[in-house]
Amino acid sequence: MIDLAFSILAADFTHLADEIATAERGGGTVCHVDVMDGHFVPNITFGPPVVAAVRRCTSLPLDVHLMIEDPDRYIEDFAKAGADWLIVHQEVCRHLHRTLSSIREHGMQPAVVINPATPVETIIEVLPLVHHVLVMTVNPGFGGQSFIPRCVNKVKHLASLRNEMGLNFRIEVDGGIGHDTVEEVVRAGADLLVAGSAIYAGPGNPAQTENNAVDFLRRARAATEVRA
Ligand SMILES: O=C(CO)[C@H](O)[C@H](O)COP(=O)(O)O
Ligand SMILES: [Co+2]
Repeated sequence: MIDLAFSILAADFTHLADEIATAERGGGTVCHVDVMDGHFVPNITFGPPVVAAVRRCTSLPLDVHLMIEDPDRYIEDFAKAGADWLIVHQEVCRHLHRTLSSIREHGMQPAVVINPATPVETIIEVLPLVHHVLVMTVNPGFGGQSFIPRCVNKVKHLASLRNEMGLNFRIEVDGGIGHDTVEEVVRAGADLLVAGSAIYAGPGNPAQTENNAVDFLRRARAATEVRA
């Protein structure tokens, strides 16, 4: 099962509800929301009120990627806003097991994300707790960056650990995933694919956005047939 998690970071915010509906019509199955605080990452985006607004626009799972310091302070707010899946960065969690458990206690599915410089070994102990692991394939903070090819090794490593440990967490990739990189990450074992700039065609071009999503999913699904 392959999911396209369209990242609204690349959407036209003046028509956010329409932009979500367009990606959904193109086959998008998950709505990815990038929360940035200007501390952990250099950029600032949205917080719980925007997540709550997005919640009213779609019934798809909301995959909320927290790029913030001290995520424990905001777990309850994102639960109330309607997040389904809450992703925290390994790099900011001093007590990762506790944070992931708290997310589950608040009724959401917990997920953990690692930056390009963070090894898989740092999250092995929490793999039994998570709904998915997000492997960043760019340094977090901005959309439209170039894919870092070396990160694919971590997707392969996680896929083999999942097998060895008898677990069923999903493997997500985020950053620079587009027509030229999607096949490689799917063959490596990724099944939850975040894409922003590869999907959103810019203001006033919903037909192209919808086509981008259709084409992206066609490539991704074809690649599952030749998985490594
Ligand atoms: O987490 C993110 C950035 O930190 C975004 O989800 C990601 O960059 C998506 O954008 P694009 O597909 O354009 O790379
Ligand atoms: Co993201």
